Amino acid sequence: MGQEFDEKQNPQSEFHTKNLALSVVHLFFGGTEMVSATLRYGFLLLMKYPEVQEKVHQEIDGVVGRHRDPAAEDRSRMPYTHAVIHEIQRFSNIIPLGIPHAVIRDTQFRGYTLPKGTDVFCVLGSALRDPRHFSDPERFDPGNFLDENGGFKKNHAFMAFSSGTRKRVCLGEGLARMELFLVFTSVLQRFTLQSPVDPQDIDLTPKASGFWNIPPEYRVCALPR
Ligand code: HEM
Repeated sequence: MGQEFDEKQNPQSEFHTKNLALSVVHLFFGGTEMVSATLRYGFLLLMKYPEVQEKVHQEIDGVVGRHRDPAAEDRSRMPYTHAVIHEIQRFSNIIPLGIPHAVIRDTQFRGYTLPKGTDVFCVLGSALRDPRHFSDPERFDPGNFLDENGGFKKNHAFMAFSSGTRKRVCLGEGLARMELFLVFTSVLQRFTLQSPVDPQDIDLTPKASGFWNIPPEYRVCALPR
């Protein structure tokens, strides 16, 4: 381990072994499980709402076609698919409590004093289901991210990657967004996803819910298009 990671050399430094190890864990965990859980929830939602899947199919056919792979540049021309992916992330609420942070100085917040070092959780799930920003938050509705002309509409309460600038959002946000777009469009370009059970009977309740929401296990029929 390089000298710069040896906290004994400089007790003020953040470049120590524990931080290095946790950063590597976060990179592997974020880079695999978070995207995978979102995809698993997404496929389940698309089976439960076949009319949404059908519109994504139409957009893929119109913009990408069937004879080449989807590419990153396609995303800006696919507002409906972009909105569906946002709605999948909003609805599935993969990391409801965010990750813990701590205040670095005594902090006043809404009349409370948070002493230096207090753990703080940004409850992302409450923003994602905030009725002031999403008209019917318990309903899966890609319209939450579409304007009246069918264009993509940002919503500031969308905080699946947390909020804030620079350090306090997901480090892998750009990568994760592109992975989600490319995987969803590549799969749906080739397949129609159908559930062996009636869509109305698909239960979206997480298999486990705590620090993160784990989607339920399910079976899928991938029918070539
Ligand atoms: C859908 C996929 C993902 C979601 C929903 C997600 C969400 C989050 C959230 C909410 C945070 C906490 C931000 C904060 O409060 O500071 C975070 C942090 C982080 N994410 Fe992601 N993430 C995803 C994918 C990824 C990917 C693909 C990578 C990297 C390859 C990644 C790497 C990280 C790292 C390194 C952190 C910082 C952890 C720390 O502060 O030590 N994430 N992510």
